[in-house]
Amino acid sequence: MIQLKNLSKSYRVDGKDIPALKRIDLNIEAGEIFGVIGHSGAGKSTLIRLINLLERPSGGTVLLGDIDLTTLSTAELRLERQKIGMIFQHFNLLSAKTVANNIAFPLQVAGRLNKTEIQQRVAQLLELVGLSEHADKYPAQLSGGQKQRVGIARALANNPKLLLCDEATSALDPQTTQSVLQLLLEINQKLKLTIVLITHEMDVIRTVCDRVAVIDGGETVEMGPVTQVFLHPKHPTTRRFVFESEHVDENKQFEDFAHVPGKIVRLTFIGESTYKSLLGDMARDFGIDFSILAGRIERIKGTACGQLTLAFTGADSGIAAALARFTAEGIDFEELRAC
Ligand SMILES: Nc1ncnc2c1ncn2[C@@H]1O[C@H](COP(=O)(O)OP(=O)(O)OP(=O)(O)O)[C@@H](O)[C@H]1O
Repeated sequence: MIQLKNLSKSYRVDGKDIPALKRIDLNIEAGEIFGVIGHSGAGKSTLIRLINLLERPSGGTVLLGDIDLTTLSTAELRLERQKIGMIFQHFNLLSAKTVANNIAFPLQVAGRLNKTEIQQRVAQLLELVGLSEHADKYPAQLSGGQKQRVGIARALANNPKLLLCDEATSALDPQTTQSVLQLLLEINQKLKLTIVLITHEMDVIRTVCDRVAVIDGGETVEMGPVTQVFLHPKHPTTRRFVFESEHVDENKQFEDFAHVPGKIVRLTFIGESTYKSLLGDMARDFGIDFSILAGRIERIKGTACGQLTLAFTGADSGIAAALARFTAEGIDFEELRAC
C-alpha cells in the first residue's frame, strides 16, 4: 500500500543541511498495523509527515498504491490526501466547534456530501468511536481519551485507506492509552484500514502492531514482525527498548548469573508451545537438572509468548539431547553461556 524508496530528508539550519532521515526503504502492506519506534530526535515525526507529504522529501519517492505522491500537483495531492487520515498527540481539535462539527469539518471541505448526508455520516462516526452522547460538547469539556476519539472520528470521516498516528497515545494515561489502542485495533479489523503509527513506547507496539521498524539517527536499524523483533532484538537500540520495557538491565542480569553453575540457555516460546509442559519431561528423560534464572510470559498482539532463561547441569550428552528436543518441538533457544 505504501512504499518509501530511498527516502531522505534534511532540514536547513543556519545555512547548513542537517540530515533528519537517511535512505529509508519501507513497504507497508494493505490492512496491517505498522509501527515505527525510536527515541526522541530519531526522525519518527519527520518520517510520518513524509508519508502524506506534510514535509517534502529531500530525495526518494513515496508511493501510495502506484501513485508517486512526490510528482503530484498541489490539487492532485489534495485529492490523494483524502485517502489518508491523521491523528496527533495533542489532538488538534477546533476548540470553537462542537464534537459533531469537528467531525463534520473534513466532510464539508471535501464537498461531496449534502447537509443531511453529513449529519448521517457524523452520527455513524460518533457511534463507531463511542461518543454519540457527546456530540454537542466542546473539546474543552472532554477528557484526553475522548478528545483522541474525536480525532479518530474526524480522521476517518472521508473513508481513508490509511490512518497515520503521530504519537497518538503519548499524552494519555496508561488505561486511556489501552482503550484508544483497542479502538485502533477495532477499526483496523472492521474497516480493513491500514494504520501507521509512530511511538517511543514499546508497549504500544506490542499491543497493536503487526510489524515494526526501529529507527535511530534517521536510519532504519531493525525491521520485522513484532514477535520476531521483540523476542530476538538484535540492534543495541532495539535491545534497549525491549529491556527497558521489561525493566531488565541486561548487563546486571549477566552479573547476577555469574555464580550460577551450568550451561545458560534462553528459550523462546510462541503460541501453543508457551503452555507445553516440556521441561519436567526433558529433565527426567535425559537425566539432567535445570534452574530457572529469569522468565516472562506475555501477549504480543494477542499471541502468547514466553521467554525462560535456564541453567542446565548434568552430562553434556544429556543437555545436548534436551536442546535437540527443543528444536524438534519448534522452540527457539539461544546459548548465553557454554558452561
Ligand atoms: N522543522 C525542522 N527544522 C530543523 N530541524 C528539524 C525540524 N524538524 C525536525 N528537525 C530535526 O530533525 C531530527 C528528527 O526530528 P523528528 O521530530 O522527526 O524526531 P522524532 O523522532 O519525532 O523526535 P520526538 O519524539 O522528540 O518528536 C531532529 O534532530 C530534529 O531536531
